[in-house]
Amino acid sequence: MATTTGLARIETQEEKKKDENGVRYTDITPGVRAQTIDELHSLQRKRSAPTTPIKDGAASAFAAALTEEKRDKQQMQSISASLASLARETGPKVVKGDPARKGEAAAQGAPQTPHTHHQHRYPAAPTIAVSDSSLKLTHVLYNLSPAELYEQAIRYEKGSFITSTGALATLSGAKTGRSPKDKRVVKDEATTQELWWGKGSPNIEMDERAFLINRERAVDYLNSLEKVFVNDLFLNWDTENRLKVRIISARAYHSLFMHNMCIRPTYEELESFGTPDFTIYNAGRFPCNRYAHYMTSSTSVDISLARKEMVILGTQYAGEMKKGLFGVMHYLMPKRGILSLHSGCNMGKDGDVALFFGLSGTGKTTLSTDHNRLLIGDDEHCWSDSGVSNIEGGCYAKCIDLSREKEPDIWNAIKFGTVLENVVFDERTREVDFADKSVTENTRAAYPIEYIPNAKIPCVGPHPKNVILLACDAYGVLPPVSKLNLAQTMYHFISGYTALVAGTVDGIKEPTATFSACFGAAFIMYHPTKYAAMLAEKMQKYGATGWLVNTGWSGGRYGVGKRIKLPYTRKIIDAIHSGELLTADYKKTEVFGLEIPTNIDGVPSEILDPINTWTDKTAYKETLLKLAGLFKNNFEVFSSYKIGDDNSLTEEILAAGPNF
Ligand SMILES: Nc1ncnc2c1ncn2[C@@H]1O[C@H](COP(=O)(O)OP(=O)(O)O)[C@@H](O)[C@H]1O
Ligand SMILES: C=C(OP(=O)(O)O)C(=O)O
Ligand SMILES: [Ca+2]
Ligand SMILES: [Mn+2]
Repeated sequence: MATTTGLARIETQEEKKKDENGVRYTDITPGVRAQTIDELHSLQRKRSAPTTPIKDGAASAFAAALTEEKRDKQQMQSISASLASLARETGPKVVKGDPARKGEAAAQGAPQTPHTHHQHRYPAAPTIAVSDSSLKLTHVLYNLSPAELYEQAIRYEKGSFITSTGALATLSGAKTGRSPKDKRVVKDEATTQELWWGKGSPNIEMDERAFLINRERAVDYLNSLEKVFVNDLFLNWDTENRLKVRIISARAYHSLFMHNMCIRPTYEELESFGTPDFTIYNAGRFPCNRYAHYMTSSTSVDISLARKEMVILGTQYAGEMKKGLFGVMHYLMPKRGILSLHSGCNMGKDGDVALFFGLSGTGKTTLSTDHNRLLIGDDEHCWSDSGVSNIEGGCYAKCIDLSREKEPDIWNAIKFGTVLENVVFDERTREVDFADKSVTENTRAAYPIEYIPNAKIPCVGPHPKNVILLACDAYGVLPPVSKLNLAQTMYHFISGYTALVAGTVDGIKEPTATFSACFGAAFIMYHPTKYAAMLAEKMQKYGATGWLVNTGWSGGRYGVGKRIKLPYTRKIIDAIHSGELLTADYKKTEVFGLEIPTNIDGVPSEILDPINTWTDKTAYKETLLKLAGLFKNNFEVFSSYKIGDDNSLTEEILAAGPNF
């Protein structure tokens, strides 16, 4: 072992200096201006300067501080009102800032004092305390930055780690996918008339009282905590149809997730945010009471359109929040003649816009993230008279088997600020193993859309030219690509066929054929024919072409064949974008009557007709007929509905299904 005792100390020229008393000093750097370690720590953090000037045109720092204090006070009053117990009719006492930073105020120097968070307390409650909860303070961590949220998560939430590329690895707990069987909507006089209820509908009913019971449960839980996270954010890049949303949650993970997934307001926009249009109470760590009326498990995700509120109990899967708000948009937008779309969206350099509809796992995120095109969004959009707009400000990519080669843009987006859910990593190097399904198959990355280098900001575009319907066909009988006429597009849009891939929805372990109207039955609020009629009208008006792309199996059904290679699907999509497929030669398939191209650049021609890829031709025919039968059965419920004002379209759509 090396020893230092015998070595002579080497002095630098600097060190040889002596002070006036002849005492030689060796500490050559000047000291810090702090008397205590707390003071030293307070020097480290500078007050963050707003990126936009404070409105009142306040000249002096003092005046600006007063304005900010006023604004802080308004924000805290508004949050206290959000968190008010309806039974007790009082808001909790809230205070801005981290409870762990108590006492720091004293340590901070004079200039900081007027701004110190702990200076302001906003008791919205009356002077007489009526419950123990009104005696305590709830700290509000309001719109924290990603760095602050990292610190909160790592310090207080088990399972939070920084990965080797800087992402925040988190665990969503027992639920690693959505719980559609626990999604409830308040059925009152208005919604009884307006919404889609009953067989096939995603809206499971609850009454107002049941909602209020769950709301109270969530609010009491949140108020019992020492601190809650609050985010005020926007939805929809179409600023005329923007929604102001407030998310109140118990976890830094949820706060960072929504910060990434929604549109982040500027400092100035936040200042004039005012009252939110919609509020989420995420008490997902806390269960609902299954003895309560309407409750069937310990999970409930509840929406009250009248109250403009969503309550989450018993699931910490963050996707519930973004998809819950998507449901709200599916209610609000069609009222304004705007079609909400469960689709990805991108745009070519010449302004050609494509929509990618599809259920979970069919490729919306993967295929809309295309290095040669501008990304408008990966999952939720609106189509209005002025074009398309993304509802969100971030993407939510699946990362199972993610590869740098196949999906470089998503790979590179997994960096500081990105939330990585339920992934497995090396305990020492913190390198993520994207192939590992130990926690779940539904591993996810949530990142701000600007992490994709060619994101189109603002995320809006002109009217779509191509409407691509993605189906991941586990039966392996749908062609890799077919060109659809309008009636076929509507038929397949209403059918919403895919094989549900394991993981995203709780409890599904292997691919199963599923039909989900409008490729998003879990999120629609009105009857599917309402959205279908709007889509038909818009496609006709703006001359968009429909396509059906099978991103699923080829050469046999699941278990026998293989999933179509992603590079081939990308070539197919390229040919749609470029217009090559509009002028290609086509032939018509049996049973489904689909127009399939005979040749595409970069794709082996034999795979374009699925029959060629099956060795067992009898099995192919049987499987084809089986799937056609499933389509027919599924469509029966829609045959009694009129689609749009035009009866002939309804007839055409009915005739556009499989014929056998
Ligand atoms: N041919 C293919 N086309 C599209 N995706 C494919 C294909 N083959 C495999 N995949 C994988 O399937 C998944 C598609 O998921 P994703 O794009 O997140 O779907 P969505 O956004 O519609 O839920 C990704 O993990 C992707 O790598
Ligand atoms: C977040 C989800 O969306 P998708 O799988 O379509 O990306 C989900 O369905 O839970
Ligand atoms: Ca019950
Ligand atoms: Mn997606």
